[in-house]
Amino acid sequence: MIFRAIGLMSGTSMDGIDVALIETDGETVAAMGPSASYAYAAADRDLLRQALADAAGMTDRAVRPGVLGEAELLVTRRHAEAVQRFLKDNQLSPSAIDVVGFHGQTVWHRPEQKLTVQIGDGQALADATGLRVVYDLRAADVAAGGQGAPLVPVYHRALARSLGEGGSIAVLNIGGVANITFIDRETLIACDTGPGNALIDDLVLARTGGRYDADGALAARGRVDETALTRLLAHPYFEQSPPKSLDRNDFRAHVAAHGGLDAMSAEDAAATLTALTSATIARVVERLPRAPATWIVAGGGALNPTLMRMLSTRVAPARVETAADVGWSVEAMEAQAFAFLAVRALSGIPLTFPGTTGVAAALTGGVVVTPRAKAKTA
Ligand SMILES: Nc1ncnc2c1ncn2[C@@H]1O[C@H](COP(=O)(O)OP(=O)(O)OP(=O)(O)O)[C@@H](O)[C@H]1O
Ligand SMILES: CC(=O)N[C@H]1[C@@H]2OC[C@@H](O2)[C@@H](O)[C@@H]1O[C@H](C)C(=O)O
Repeated sequence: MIFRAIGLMSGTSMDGIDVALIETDGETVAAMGPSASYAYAAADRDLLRQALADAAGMTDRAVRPGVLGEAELLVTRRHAEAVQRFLKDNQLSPSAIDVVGFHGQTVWHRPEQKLTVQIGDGQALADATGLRVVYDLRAADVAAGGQGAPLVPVYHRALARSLGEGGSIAVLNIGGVANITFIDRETLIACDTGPGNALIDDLVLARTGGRYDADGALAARGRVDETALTRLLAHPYFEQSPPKSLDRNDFRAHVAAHGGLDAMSAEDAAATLTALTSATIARVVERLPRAPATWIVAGGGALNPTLMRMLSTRVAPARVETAADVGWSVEAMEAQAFAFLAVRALSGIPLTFPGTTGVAAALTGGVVVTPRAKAKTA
């Protein structure tokens, strides 16, 4: 059965909420519908940043320390608004939608402690939108000993099948954190590779007050500090084989201690961090059965030409394309993936696999909720 599913993603960049509609049976993608991105206001982003800080050290996923309770209300409200705007902008009636996949906002990720925390109230979103919602898609995997991330590989595989190409491909998402899916016929291997844009974003915010290195212009003017890069690459994470996953802020202390960025110009620091992202992505190739022949890149990092140039150099002679080059979406891919995952969850088919999260056996996940009837007012 084909479902019309909306996926919602608020990623580690905390720039906004991505919304996408797809038609799918959870195995193949019958159609890609419209997509949109609704930016958070500056005050929203500040609250989310504070929520990540207050979540650090959490041991119980049900507790809401510091501003987390307030941030959860905000996340839920902004997602409800995003769905309502998306339906209106695309002249869709709620009755045309079968399910919503709601990722929420990750505030703390410690899979080795069987802990991953996404804030966002799925039942409240269902009530506010009148739509069936699937949420908390990482928890079952982590409870079963998996990494709980990345979750998008099963969607990448569905897309890759539609390309009908032979040969191995890597689908790369460069968001705040970067993650890779290696696909070669039935082989599916995935992991977070290391930093994506988050360290660059944090640097740009601290040095210029900007949100990101637009078009990689700052990094393009700088020089990579190879000595600093070598020190940064010595982090043990980059030696580990997949599966493995990261919290947004996992390298913050490492960079502060070993990056020497404070002594560099903003340009050189941006160039060095951009090189770190590309080098850590390329290094994963050593941990794969073979080097991917083609790389297909999605996420905001695909819009950074300096990063894409550095990556192409490091993985040469492989072909590096953007998701848009092959008819997919650079910006909506993750939101589409959560629509796809929601449909799979409804059918009880696996979201995660030993090769993607390290879970012992393929596993489904997610919590399904339907809107509660509104209380009658007299
Ligand atoms: N034109 C651009 N030039 C350079 N960088 C860009 C551009 N557009 C977006 N980015 C980068 O992409 C980031 C947003 O990427 P994206 O939306 O894929 O992240 P996310 O989904 O929040 O993260 P994650 O995948 O880790 O959850 C921005 O914070 C910025 O660093
Ligand atoms: C814990 C968590 O939210 N992880 C995110 C994050 O952002 C990118 C990378 O790290 C990836 O592992 C994951 O998101 C994508 C959507 C995923 O699960 O596939």
